[in-house]
Amino acid sequence: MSSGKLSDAFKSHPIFLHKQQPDDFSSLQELPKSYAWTSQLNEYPSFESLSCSESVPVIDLTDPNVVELVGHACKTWGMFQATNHGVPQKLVDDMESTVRSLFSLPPQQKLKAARLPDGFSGYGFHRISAFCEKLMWSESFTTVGSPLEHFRQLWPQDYTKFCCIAEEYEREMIRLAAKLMWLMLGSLGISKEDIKWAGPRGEFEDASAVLQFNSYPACPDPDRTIGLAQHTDSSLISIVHQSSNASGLQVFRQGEEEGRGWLMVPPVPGAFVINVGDFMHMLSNGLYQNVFHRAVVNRSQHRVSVACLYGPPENAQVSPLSKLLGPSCPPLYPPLTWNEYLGTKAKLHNKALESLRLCAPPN
Ligand SMILES: C=C1C[C@]23C[C@@]1(O)CC[C@H]2[C@@]12CCC[C@@](C)(C(=O)O1)[C@H]2[C@@H]3C(=O)O
Ligand SMILES: O=C(O)CCC(=O)C(=O)O
Ligand SMILES: [Fe+2]
Repeated sequence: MSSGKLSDAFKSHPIFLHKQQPDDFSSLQELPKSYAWTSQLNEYPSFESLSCSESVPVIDLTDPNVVELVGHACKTWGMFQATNHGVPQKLVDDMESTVRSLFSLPPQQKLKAARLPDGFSGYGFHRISAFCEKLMWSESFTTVGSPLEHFRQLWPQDYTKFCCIAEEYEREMIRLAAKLMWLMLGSLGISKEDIKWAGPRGEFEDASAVLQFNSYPACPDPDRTIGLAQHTDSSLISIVHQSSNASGLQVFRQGEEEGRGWLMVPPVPGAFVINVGDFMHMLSNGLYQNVFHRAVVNRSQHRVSVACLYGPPENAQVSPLSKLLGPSCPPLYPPLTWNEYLGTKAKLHNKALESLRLCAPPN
């Protein structure tokens, strides 16, 4: 029950949409009814910006106070933008070009790497689509481990070049994720001995990483549809590169009545957006906020993003850290593997965490 390969996570949770594959967006001059959302979109207002203190923190990872800054951002926002992270800009640019070239392939070519209804990797709609009233104006490609097989189907001639870029990018993401993990955990007073599944050197050697490419084509009627519906990530943390040509990522700000709503997270050149995922929320026993976010689309720009969802090792049972527990802080969640959680998420989507909670979080 607890073990299993990540790539088999959805074997018993296939999704069947009324349309299995995205349209050829470039041929659509008007928004088809199937993409026109009626409720949910405008439940809360959208803000382009609020005051300066009310924007997602941008943190320089070489700042002497980085541990405190990261801890504060994870507690208050569940998100921050990281600069000076050490990932070469050329690699990020090459990754973005690869993603653009993938989504610019003819529809028939992309379908050669289609994700199966019970599959993990490949091209298609986002898994979250199964819970949405309408289709989303986007397409996605997911890969866990080497993308070689799928890339060979997509680009029979030059798949090796693209494969090298994706593999190198994933290695860099894994390196950065381990560093971010220790900044976040360090801020809670957690050290290497406190987490068995961090591995013998405490470098999270066996952690899992999923690469998710997202494409949001220009849309003839952007206000009536959504690129990616509101969700939290199932990961420990996610590292997101968003293309600089258009804003689109929005974070949900709780705030007071009038300040509550969707706030744009503008692309900052050279920065990655870091999301606290559901697993980090569980691990920190609720101290860190898993963040609600979504992506909107626009009329003229094709926006892309690359997310690395970083999670615990495949067979690790993750529980709230014992150092953070006490008589007034009982564990909020039971031990769980990433696979088990993805199964729960596949059934309950945004209600998955709540369904697992053992007791109410303290105020
Ligand atoms: C491991 C995974 C988490 C994820 C579903 C997936 O199999 C691959 C990508 C992830 C993603 C990214 C976009 C939003 C989301 C809800 C989705 O549909 O696919 C998340 C899923 C998640 O974090 O639960
Ligand atoms: O496109 C974006 O900016 C958001 C992507 C995202 O939330 C995800 O891949 O989980
Ligand atoms: Fe996300």
